[in-house]
Amino acid sequence: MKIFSAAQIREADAYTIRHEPISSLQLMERAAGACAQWLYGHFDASRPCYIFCGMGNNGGDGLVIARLLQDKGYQATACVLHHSSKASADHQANREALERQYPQSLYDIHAVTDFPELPAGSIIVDAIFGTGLSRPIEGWMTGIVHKLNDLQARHTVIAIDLPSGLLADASSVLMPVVHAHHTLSFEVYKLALLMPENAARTGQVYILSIGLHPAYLTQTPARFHVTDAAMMRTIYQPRQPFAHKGTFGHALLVAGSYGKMGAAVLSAQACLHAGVGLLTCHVPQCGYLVMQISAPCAMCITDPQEAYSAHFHEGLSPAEAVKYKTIGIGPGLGTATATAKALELLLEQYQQPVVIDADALNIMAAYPFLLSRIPPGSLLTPHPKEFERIFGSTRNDFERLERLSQQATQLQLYILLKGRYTAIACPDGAVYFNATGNPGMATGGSGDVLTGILTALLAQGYAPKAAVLLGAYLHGLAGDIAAARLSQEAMTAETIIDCLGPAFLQL
Ligand SMILES: NC(=O)C1=CN([C@@H]2O[C@H](COP(=O)(O)OP(=O)(O)OC[C@H]3O[C@@H](n4cnc5c(N)ncnc54)[C@H](OP(=O)(O)O)[C@@H]3O)[C@@H](O)[C@H]2O)[C@@H](O)CC1
Ligand SMILES: Nc1ncnc2c1ncn2[C@@H]1O[C@H](COP(=O)(O)OP(=O)(O)O)[C@@H](O)[C@H]1O
Ligand SMILES: [K+]
Repeated sequence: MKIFSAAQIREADAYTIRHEPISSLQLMERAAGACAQWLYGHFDASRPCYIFCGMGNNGGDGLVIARLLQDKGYQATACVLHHSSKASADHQANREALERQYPQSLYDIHAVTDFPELPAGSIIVDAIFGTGLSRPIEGWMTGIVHKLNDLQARHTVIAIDLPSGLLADASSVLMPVVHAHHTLSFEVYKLALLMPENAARTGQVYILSIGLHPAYLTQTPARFHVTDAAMMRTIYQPRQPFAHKGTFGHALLVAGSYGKMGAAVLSAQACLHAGVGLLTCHVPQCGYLVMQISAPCAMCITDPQEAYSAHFHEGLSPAEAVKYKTIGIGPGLGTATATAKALELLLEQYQQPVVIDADALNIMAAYPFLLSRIPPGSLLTPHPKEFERIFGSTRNDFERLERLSQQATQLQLYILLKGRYTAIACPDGAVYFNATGNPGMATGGSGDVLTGILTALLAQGYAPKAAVLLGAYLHGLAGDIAAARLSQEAMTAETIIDCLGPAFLQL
């Protein structure tokens, strides 16, 4: 699914109105209808509904929602906030429609002192500002936002299209923004809905289709995307009947150190469960038995060092390096100086795309000159702290996203910034957000599992872009299946590996 800017969404609305064709009032009726359907499905008519409406078309949606709720027997009040002396034409038309049918449902607000008393358990619908917000909320409207946010603990708040005050395409940190429990957004994600800095404002996000014209959606280019099941079905390659283990590549995994052999085991098991043909793990002496017992399907090479690895480059003379289709390096590796030196030498000897994670990333942060030595097309998987260590801090998530994308382009790498919506920046400037996954994955070792999956997919011959999009999706999907089976609390990184099978079966 593409992510559109506020300007593109306005164009999509206008295109739909021209080409379907449909009047803008009918399109508003359809958008509000989708929200009303959602509300009927989630709350019964016993709870009073207060719909706070701005003077633009977001407010217009709110006025229609109030009428549709009344039609179904809900007690709905449209509280119109007169922040501007001029209402949009569709707002005005829907105000008149509500006034005609349910005159007692209109309540006008001209100042904070007009704010109504809300009975306990009310539903608050925030239809004040949507994608038309052009500047931060100021003046007495700030007081309204604060009032709504004070009520958030006792009432359910549902934002229409965007929580009011949130800019669709830029950072709104430090700006007054409504805090919603749920956001019902139209047709496509907006960038702001995917940013961690807005998590407390958007709550759970639902994308409701309002039938915007498919020609606009498919033909309009977008830099930002959210990956989905349909995209994965085009990437996934089923196995051919005559395939053998050589078809699926031999991967080398360089991972583990004293006290962190679990990271190596998790990566190895994930790699094996994600379809690698053959796997060799390079581990320090202390990890030999651990690895052979915990991952018997993998082969094991031991480093001369006891507690950490520092000689993994040695088996990689040009003749030997070609046997490995890819290398996954970093989980639990440690950051000893000798390990960093071996990483430098490995990057001199190995020219194909690799997966770089965890301590290999921390080594990059300590020796930034190594970044330019990473083979083009490689996959880097930092979590936000690792990203900051390598690429520096930023003032907000939008600035960080730009930095991420710019670095992926400059270094010609795929960089995955892990999180609720892992952002995958590509060398061509495109960014894909992964929507699978859940907070149950916020547990030690989840990232090691991702490294194993990505290594397996590269080894099987998936192109780096296909591997990174499919790998992130499968990882999150396996996490979702694990949470459904065991709960977010009880699942562990090991259960994510156990659920890779069902995840592949769902593709
Ligand atoms: N046919 C369609 O197009 C469809 C549109 N749809 C819906 O329309 C929404 C977009 O509507 P929109 O473009 O009217 O903008 P909206 O978000 O209501 O805000 C504009 C109003 O806010 C004002 N304003 C802005 N910033 C402000 C500030 N900081 N502080 C104070 N005022 C501020 C601005 O006033 P002005 O800037 O002129 O002073 C104007 O009055 C979209 O999110 C979706 O919900 C759906 O029904 C589907 C069909
Ligand atoms: N709230 C969440 N929603 C979705 N995915 C999450 C969430 N929290 C963590 N994850 C995923 O879990 C993984 C955690 O990786 P990482 O922080 O490197 O863990 P570790 O270092 O313990 O292996 C990432 O892929 C991340 O996207
Ligand atoms: K809103």
